[in-house]
Parts: sequence; C-alpha cells; structure tokens
Amino acid sequence: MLKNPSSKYQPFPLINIPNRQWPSRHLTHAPIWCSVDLRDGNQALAVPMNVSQKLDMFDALVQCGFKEIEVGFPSASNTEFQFNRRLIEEKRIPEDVTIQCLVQAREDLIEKTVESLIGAKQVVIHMYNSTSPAQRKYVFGKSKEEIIAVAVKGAQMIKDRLHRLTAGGTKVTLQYSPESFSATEVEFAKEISEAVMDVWQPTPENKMILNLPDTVEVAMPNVYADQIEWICTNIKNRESLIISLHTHNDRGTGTAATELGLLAGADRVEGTLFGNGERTGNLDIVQVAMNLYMHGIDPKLDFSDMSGLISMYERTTGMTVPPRQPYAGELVFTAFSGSHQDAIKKGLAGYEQHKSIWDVPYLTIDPEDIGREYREVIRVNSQSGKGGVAYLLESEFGIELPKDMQREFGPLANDIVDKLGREVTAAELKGMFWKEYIERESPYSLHHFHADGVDGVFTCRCSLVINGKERGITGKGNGPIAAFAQALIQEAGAPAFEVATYREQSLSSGTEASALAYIQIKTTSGKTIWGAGVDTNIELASIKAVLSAVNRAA
Ligand SMILES: CC(=O)SCCNC(=O)CCNC(=O)[C@H](O)C(C)(C)COP(=O)(O)OP(=O)(O)OC[C@H]1O[C@@H](n2cnc3c(N)ncnc32)[C@H](O)[C@@H]1OP(=O)(O)O
Ligand SMILES: CC(C)C(=O)C(=O)O
Repeated sequence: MLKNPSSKYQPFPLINIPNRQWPSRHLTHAPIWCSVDLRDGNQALAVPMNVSQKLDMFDALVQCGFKEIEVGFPSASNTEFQFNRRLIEEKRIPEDVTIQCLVQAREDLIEKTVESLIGAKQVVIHMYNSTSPAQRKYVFGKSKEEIIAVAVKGAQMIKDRLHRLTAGGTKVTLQYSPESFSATEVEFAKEISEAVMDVWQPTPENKMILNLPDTVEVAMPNVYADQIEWICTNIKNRESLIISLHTHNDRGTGTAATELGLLAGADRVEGTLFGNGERTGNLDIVQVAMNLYMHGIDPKLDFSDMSGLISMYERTTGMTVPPRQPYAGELVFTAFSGSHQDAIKKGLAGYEQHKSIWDVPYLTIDPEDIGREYREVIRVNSQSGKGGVAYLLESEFGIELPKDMQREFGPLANDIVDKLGREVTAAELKGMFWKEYIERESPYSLHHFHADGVDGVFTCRCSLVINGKERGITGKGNGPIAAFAQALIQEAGAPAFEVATYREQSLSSGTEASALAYIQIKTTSGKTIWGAGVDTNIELASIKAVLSAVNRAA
C-alpha cells in the first residue's frame, strides 16, 4: 500500500519549444468544423441511435451549417452501414456537405467502409491506429516500427480501393489519426504520420487531413497547444495537410485545449453538440463556436434555435443538457441574485438605447441570438432584489412600479418568497402585489364615489364601508384626490396625511381594468406609504389608490 496514493501518477512531460508562437496569437476566423456526433457521440451511448434517429440528427447538423459530418463507423454494424446507404440512395446529403467515415487499419473493415460509400458525391475516409506507449505496449504488443507498419498497410489498403469510389465520380479526401496522439511522443507521431503521407501523397491541391486527437485528455491545454505547434512546425509538407483537432474533456478543459490548438496552427475542429462522447465527452463544438461569436467572429454555424437543437439532441441521444452548460443550459442566461438582476435590468435598458456593441453586465451574449427570451433572464427567489421583482412585473404584465415603490414592495415580496423557500413565477409576484395593495379593503372599503368641480373647487360625495358599516362622507379640495383625502380625514377618522406622489399608467392588455394608479401618502409623523388602485376609470383608480395607502397605514 502506497503511503501517498498520488505517487502512482506522474506529471506529463513537457514539450521543448524554445520560441513558441501560440501564446501571442489570437483567433480571427472560424475553423473548418466537423461534427462527430453520429460516430464518436453515438459510440458512447448505452443505446446507440437507430437509423431514423441518426437521420433526424443528420438533418439537424446540416441545418446548423456543418459541411463535414462524420456519419459513422460503417463496418461496426448493419445499422451503421445501412445509415450510409439511406443517406446516399435517398439523396439526403446536400451538395456542399461531405460525409466522413471512421475505420481501423484492417482490411475487412476498410472493404466494408468503401462499399458503404459507393455513390456518394464527396467523402472523407478516416483511418486510425493508436500510437501511445501504453497502447503500443498493452493493446497491440508491437514495437514502434510494427505500429508504423499497421498504419502504412492500412493506408495502402485504402489507396488500393479508391478507384471503386472515384470511378463513380466520388471525390475522396483521406484522413489519418494517430489515435492517442496527445499521449504519444511528438517525434513518433510525426514519424508515423509522415509514413502515411508517403503512401497517400497529399499535395497542396489535394490535401489530406491529419487529425491529432487528444483521445484522452492527459495534460493541461497549453501542453496540447505545444504538441500541435510542434507538429505544425516540424512535419514535412505542411502545406499539403489540413491539421485537425479532436479533443476530449477528461480534465474538463476540452474547449481550452481546442482553442489553444487553433492558436497553435490547426485548421479544423472535430467535436459534438453539447459535448456528447466517450467518458466525459468530446469537445462541445457549440462552446467553441459561440466563444468565437461572442468575440465578433462569424462562427459559420447557426445556433439561433438552441431550444430546437436541444430537443433534437435529447430525443436522439437520450442524453440531457445540464442547466449550467455554457450557452445552452437552462440557467446560463438567468439571474436570481438581486445585484445581478439590477445590473442586467439597467444594462438591457442601456443597450436598448444604443443598440451597438453588446455590453450588458453578466450576459456574455444577447440571449435572443440563440432564441432565448428575456423573460428567462431574470427569475425570482429569496436571493432576488427589488429590481428583479420589478422587472418581472413589468416584462410580464406591464406593471411599472415607481422606483420608490419598488423599494417598499421588493422587501415585502422577498420576505414571502423566503418563507415559501422556492422560486416564484411572475404571476405569483403579481398575486402578492395585488394582495398587498389592490385588494386592501380594511378598515375602509369604497362603495360609491362621485366628484365634481366648480371654479377649481371639487366636492366629493362617497360612501364607504368602515369596519363593516356603510357611511356617507363628503369633502372639498382642489381636485378629486384632495377632496377625497379631506373627506377621509375629517369625516371618516383617517389619520392626517398628504399626498406625496401620484403616478398612473394604463394596462394595455388583459381583461382587467385598464388604469393603474400609484399614490404615496405622507403621514404627519413623516412616514411614507404606497397604495395602488386599479379601475377602468382613471379617477376611480386613483381614489382606490388613496384608500389602499390609508388602509396600509392603518
Ligand atoms: C478513440 C476512438 O474513438 S476509436 C473508435 C472506436 N470506435 C469503435 O470501436 C466503435 C466501433 N467498433 C466496433 O464495432 C468493433 O470494435 C469493430 C467492428 C471495429 C471491430 O470488432 P472486433 O474485431 O470484433 O473486435 P475488437 O474491436 O475488439 O478488435 C480488436 C482488435 O483490433 C485491433 N485494432 C484495434 N484498433 C485497430 C486499428 N485502429 N487498426 C488496426 N487494428 C486495430 C486490436 O489490436 C485487436 O487486435 P487483436 O484481436 O489481434 O488483439
Ligand atoms: C478516432 C479518433 C479520432 C478518436 O475518436 C479519438 O482519438 O478520440
């Protein structure tokens, strides 16, 4: 038994690059994207997709704008083989889309793969064999030379069969992956890749794809970037290669590894939607594409219907998208906490005015760009502040609480939400507001109100129910509100007050009354209290608002 169990592991050896370039570069354009959802994603599922699920996903990937799609491993099963045949025979592949198939360097598998592709317009045949020391030692029991021989033989077997495709007009691009590249000595990865190049003879006009996978993420992303830069700098005939990245997420840094790999000189990226794939998953292509997008770079992929894409993904793979998944998760554009809500609310209002560069605090991108609604942005629980409460009332119901009233109602609502111990909906907040202000009928409840004015002096006559008994009162003032206030104070026994603030608004929709009035009263002790009233008649709405404030003060 080891005293320190971590001593059975060792640090990953660094790559010696005296003058590395990638740290001072920046990304300026989108790479070539290749979706491997239907292959690497699919092979990691407990129940792999059937043909109709694969067709569903293929169509969605095309819709997103993928021009290269690894559609499967056609020699692995009849489903995989038949999928290729359906795509080709039913002419489901758009003119500008290339399908790609993975195969081991084994003759029977290569034969089947070629057969599955006959009749396609353009294809990538992707051959791999594993190259790391552990794979050489344990899996293959072969020396470096023997591992190179496997690759070279496989490359030749493919080359010998190309005429079966090209004779029918199929354009073929060849791809080689030294699988487990990131765990392989860079010198050996170069050697085996160059041996395959010697067979396939790529040219600048007819390039081959050299895919350098981070099959299992074994080191920090800067090490992967060094490995990519080292290969880009040292491999022969670089101009005849499309250098491709294929990262996994074992250490949780697949996105970072891909981005640094692009800085290091790669041209192409393989990955999956939402990072489905072996173990911790493949690179989440949505993340890298959207990261480019949020820097103002056209990613050449369209994720404007994120919810539709998630539904498709969940339907076809049986996987779910976690709520914190960058860009896609249900909660990534949501703020519960008060200060964030306040900043977002103000930021959105500011952006509405200038509509140029997106600069809203806490929101990396405009949620509308991926089909999210602003109503999803601010959600209220006990961590929320007045700003969030006000935002929901306004955005959902058009209720524009005066700023000072927000200060009064915010803590009241927060207290109720805290007791409930859960998130509340906008409708529940409205219910709280109604209960607190609009439905206040005690001790005073209005039965009838009438006011008319002569020469600027208004007289009001009204009947109130006070503590269960109906009573008529009258009052005079320079307006209906002032007249009502006088009647309340002088004839109904209300404590003296003056109206400090009055605001009204119309409620544009719904079957309810169309005017909402807000009144703030100030008592003789200097205390301020808000009231609100709603009615089809604006005058009555304001009278009800006075009564609401007086009732609340009582
Ligand atoms: C990192 C990646 O994602 S790589 C892609 C992995 N994907 C898949 O494996 C999914 C599809 N695969 C399959 O359905 C099956 O594995 C098949 C159909 C390809 C092959 O099936 P089988 O031959 O029955 O079994 P199996 O995969 O266990 O074969 C392993 C043999 O292939 C050899 N082998 C494995 N990879 C390669 C390769 N890339 N090139 C050549 N030989 C290989 C192994 O050394 C082993 O040889 P051995 O039998 O002499 O020990
Ligand atoms: C076949 C290769 C590219 C692969 O899937 C991996 O290395 O993860």
